[in-house]
This record gives sequence, structure tokens and C-alpha cells, in this order.
Amino acid sequence: MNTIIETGKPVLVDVVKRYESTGLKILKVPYEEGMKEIASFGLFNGTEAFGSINFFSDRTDSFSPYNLSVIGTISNLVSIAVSNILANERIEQQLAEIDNYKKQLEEENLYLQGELTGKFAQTEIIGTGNEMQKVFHLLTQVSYANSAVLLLGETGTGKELIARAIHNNSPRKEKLMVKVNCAGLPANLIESELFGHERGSFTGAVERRIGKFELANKGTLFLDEIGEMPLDLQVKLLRAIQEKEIGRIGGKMPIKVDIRIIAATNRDLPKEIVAGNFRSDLYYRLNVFPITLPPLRNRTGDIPDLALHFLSKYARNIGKKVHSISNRVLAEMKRYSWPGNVRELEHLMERSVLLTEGNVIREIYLPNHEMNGTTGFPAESYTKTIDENERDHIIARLNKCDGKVYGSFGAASLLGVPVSTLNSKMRKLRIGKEKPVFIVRPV
Ligand SMILES: Nc1ncnc2c1ncn2[C@@H]1O[C@H](COP(=O)(O)OP(=O)(O)OP(=O)(O)O)[C@@H](O)[C@H]1O
Repeated sequence: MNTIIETGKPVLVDVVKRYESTGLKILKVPYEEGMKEIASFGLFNGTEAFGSINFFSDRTDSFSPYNLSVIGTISNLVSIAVSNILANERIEQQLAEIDNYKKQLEEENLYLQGELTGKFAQTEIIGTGNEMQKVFHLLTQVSYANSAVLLLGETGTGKELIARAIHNNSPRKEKLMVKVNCAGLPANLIESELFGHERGSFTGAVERRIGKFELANKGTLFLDEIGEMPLDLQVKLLRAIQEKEIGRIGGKMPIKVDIRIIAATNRDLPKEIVAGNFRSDLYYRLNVFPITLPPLRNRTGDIPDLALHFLSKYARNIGKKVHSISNRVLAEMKRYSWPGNVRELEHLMERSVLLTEGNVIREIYLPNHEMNGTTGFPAESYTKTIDENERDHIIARLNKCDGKVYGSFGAASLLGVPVSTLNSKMRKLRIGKEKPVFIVRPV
């Protein structure tokens, strides 16, 4: 074969002479079968040899120059045919790869569009107080590493925002951070969401689908609400993280993935482990670098900055000239317990901007806002005063009438009192009448 490759010419072998003198294994069978000569032709794709074709004869001198030239022509035709088949196979393989990349790009594109139009186009993190400064310190320490991060904290404290900041400050920032909401999907769909599926692998799998693990390859996978993940899937997740490979549902080959995991939860995972709802091995795998986000009521110093940040964001969005918040409102906000944390504050500011006329937010309605650390009333045992009840009742009626006090569809007629009485009560109870008033409920 080497001679054929080097010279590009056919080789004629005297089987008997060669086998008896060298004992070459390759000649054993032809020798025993009584073959006398072999004419060996190379198969070439251009100048690259990819095999040989051998013609056997049980007579000597059967490969005359004429026979050799005919066989040479046949070998050339075989070369061309086989080269074409190989080239077609290569093209098909490349097309399949291109198709794969195309699908992946389409998925990435869809994902990015969703992200851009979604809430996380905004990435500024507000927090000058000690509590948040500690979080920022941890964030800088861990971002550059490849370690798993576990974000802990109540709902709305900014876990997803911090996850994005870690990703954006990591060497993986040019790739995607892909989010999986472990609580937002039925158990039977999370597996396909995470690992993808092949076409026809289950009823409804009409197309092959790339899972979030593959989509996040070389980037970050953000597993939100990890505490809600079903136990059987926790096993598969742990295996995928440890072995750095996944299998699509219905797929035959494992797929290598290189991802960084950031998980988040508002649950107490050690408690969930004791209750048998969370696997301890997965917990230890994820809890490499825990960061706990403080609730807003423990960092009231950040409230003015956060409130102004959201105020200017929503004022800009809807083109209103609201630019500040009265001191009384700010003090009220600092006393409130914020069960929905920063998200609740954000929603409150969005509504306030919508409802405020003028440049300053002077009125804000917080649910049971007197119930705060300073009064010491726990939520369940707090009883409203007569004034508070009256205030809430009037506000509810005003809301129903779109803020209108007098006239046949006004709040006064609905409440069965003269307009002057309602006006004086509103003054006494500090209810603004120029707008539809509103009551914000915790999210
Ligand atoms: N420090 C902050 N600065 C600016 N915006 C913040 C901050 N913390 C939270 N937010 C905003 O509050 C909202 C809720 O934050 P995020 O979704 O990150 O909270 P979460 O802890 O992940 O909530 P959940 O546990 O309910 O998923 C988002 O719109 C986010 O941009």
C-alpha cells in the first residue's frame, strides 16, 4: 500500500514467491487459495489515497500491459465513484452540523429577544447601605471564579438581578445566562426544558428541542426557585452537573456541556432536606458559595435611593415629570415592613407615578402601613382603628367612582353623605381627592 501511495502506480505481486520468502500475513489466504498474482491499484481522491482495490489471478502472467491498463481505468472510475460518495457523506454531515448551529442560534435569538423586552434589560443595582455593600463584596469575589453560587433570600430581594451581575462580571459574559424557573413548569416538562428532547421521544415532541443546559453551553445556567424542583429531577440535575454532560430525552448520545450554575431560592433548604423534599448531595453541590440577600425592612436606608431609582425609570417610561417624593411619604415607606421587598417597592412606585399629578409624590397607600417595627404589632393580631377603617372604606368607594366625589356617580352619593361632609372627612383622614386613590397590596 505504501508503495502505491508513494508512486501512485499499480503494484504487481508474485504471491507464491513473496509469501514463501516473507510469510506476510496479508498474503496467507490468497496463497492458500491458490492465487498466483495480485494487481493492486490505489484509490485516490485527487492526490490523497483513501484505499486500494486488488485484483487476484490463479495464473501467472495474466496481468498483461493491456489488462493492467483496462483494470487501471476501472480503478480510476471506482476512485471517482467512491470519492463522490465520501464527499456527499461529508456534505450531509456538514449540513446536519449547520442545521444544528442554526437551530441553536434560533433558540438563542428567541431567548435573547425575550430577555431584552423583559424586565432585565435594566441591570443597575441600588444599595449603598452596609447590608448591600457586603453582598457586592461577595459578588466581586465570586464572579471571576467558575464556582457554583447559591442565592438565598426572600421573594423580590434581587436574587435574579445579582445572578445576572455575577454572570456579567464573569469570563462567560459574552455567552448567555439562561434562566430556568423550576417552579414555573409542570414536573414532566422541566426535564425537557433542562435537557431537551429528540423528535418523537414523547407524545407532543414534534420537533427536536435544545434544552436550557445546551443553550447555556459556555455560559451560565440560572436555576431559579431550585427548592421547587421535583426530587427525581434533582438526581438528574446532580448527575448533569457532576459529569458535565447531559442526554436529551430520547437521545442516544451524551452531550458535553460546560456551564456555570447559579441557583436561587427563598426556601430554607436545610429544612427542606430534613423534610425529605430536597437532596442533601445536590444541596452541597450548589451551596459552594452562598450569598444571602437581606430583606428590604433590614436595609431601610436604601429605600429613598431605590424609590427614586424606580420613580425616574417609570416617569421616563411614561413621559411624566414626576421627580421627587415628599419626606412624609419617605418616612412612611421606611416604617413599612415590605413583605414583597424591592419588587413590591418597584410596583408601588410604578403605580404612584401613574397616579400622581404634579411633580412630587405626596400620597402613598401602603397595606396596613402603620403595622411596622415601630408599632410592634404582628400582622395577624393588628386591629384597625375606627379612623383607619373609615379611611379604607372611603378610599375603596373613591376608587369605585374613579376619584369622583360629587354628582350622581360620585363617592358622596354612594356613601349616602353630603359632599361637604365627605370633603371634611377626607381632609381629616388625609385622603387626596384630585385622583383616583389606590391601595397597594403585597405581591
Ligand atoms: N438592589 C436593587 N436595585 C435595583 N433594583 C432591584 C434591586 N433589587 C431588586 N430589584 C428589582 O426588583 C425586582 C425583583 O428582583 P428579582 O426578580 O431579582 O428578585 P428575586 O429575589 O429573584 O425574586 P423571586 O424570589 O420572587 O424570584 C426586579 O425588577 C429587580 O430589578
